[in-house]
Amino acid sequence: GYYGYDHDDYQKTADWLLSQTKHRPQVAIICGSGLGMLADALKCQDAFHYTDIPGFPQSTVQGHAGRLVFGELKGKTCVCMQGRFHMYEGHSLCKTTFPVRVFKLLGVETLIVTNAAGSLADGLKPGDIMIIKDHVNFPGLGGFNPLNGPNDDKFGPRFPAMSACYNPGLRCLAMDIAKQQGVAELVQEGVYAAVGGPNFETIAEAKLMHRLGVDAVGMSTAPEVVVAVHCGLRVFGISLITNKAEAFSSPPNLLSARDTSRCRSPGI
Ligand SMILES: O=P(O)(O)O[C@@H]1C[C@H](O)[C@@H](CO)O1
Ligand code: HPA
Repeated sequence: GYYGYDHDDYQKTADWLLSQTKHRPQVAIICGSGLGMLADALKCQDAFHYTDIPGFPQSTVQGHAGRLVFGELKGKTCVCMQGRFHMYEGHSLCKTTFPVRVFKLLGVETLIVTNAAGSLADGLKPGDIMIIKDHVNFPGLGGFNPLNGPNDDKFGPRFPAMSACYNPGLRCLAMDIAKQQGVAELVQEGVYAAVGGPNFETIAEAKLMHRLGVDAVGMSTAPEVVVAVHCGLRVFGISLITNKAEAFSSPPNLLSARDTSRCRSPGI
């Protein structure tokens, strides 16, 4: 059998939220690991713990507060997820992406996704910001897709195009703002790959992804973006580069530069 949600499930959660807050957000922001403090900057906040929201999935990851925060950011009404849901927590993909359809029903038009990611590109260092220009959804390519099951035509078509997931206008605007703020050297565009996790990549997997044109790798985001694009949301995405992906691949790579000369990884 198919254990997904139907339209009513999303609608009930959206209606409950609309009854609890006067905010009517145009923008939703999913805060990745360590980025939840953005929600604290919202003015005139209404905040809800996921445990108190009817029908909402529950967060199990450290560093994710598990709150939905409504408020004003620079004059725009926003809703922020402080903590997202990952496949490796044991959630089905329709559960990890449940909030995206709720946002659509709240009247949201633009979804901003953020995440922590490991760099596979020479020019991307820890601390840099990567504007996501496209993604590779490895679980999706293998058949783990949040759109599996009966299609809900009220949200979008059975076979949605994914050729322009990340809005070009918003990507340009973000680069212009980075220049204006004098941080352009920390910001560049790249391709994000989602893997299922929770283990980090092997060296061979990291090399494979690098050769396939992936710039940064993480364990989230792509399923949310698939669901958002399916239901017609405008998407902007950024990855905060937290590490070089290979650094997590094998113990020898974790040694200091002084030590690595005596333990080159054998033949990979
Ligand atoms: O929610 P995000 O994607 O920021 O969570 C982080 C990054 C990886 O998905 C995972 C392991 O670091 O946690
Ligand atoms: N690999 C996969 N996911 C990640 C990484 C990584 O190196 N860093 C943060 N999330």
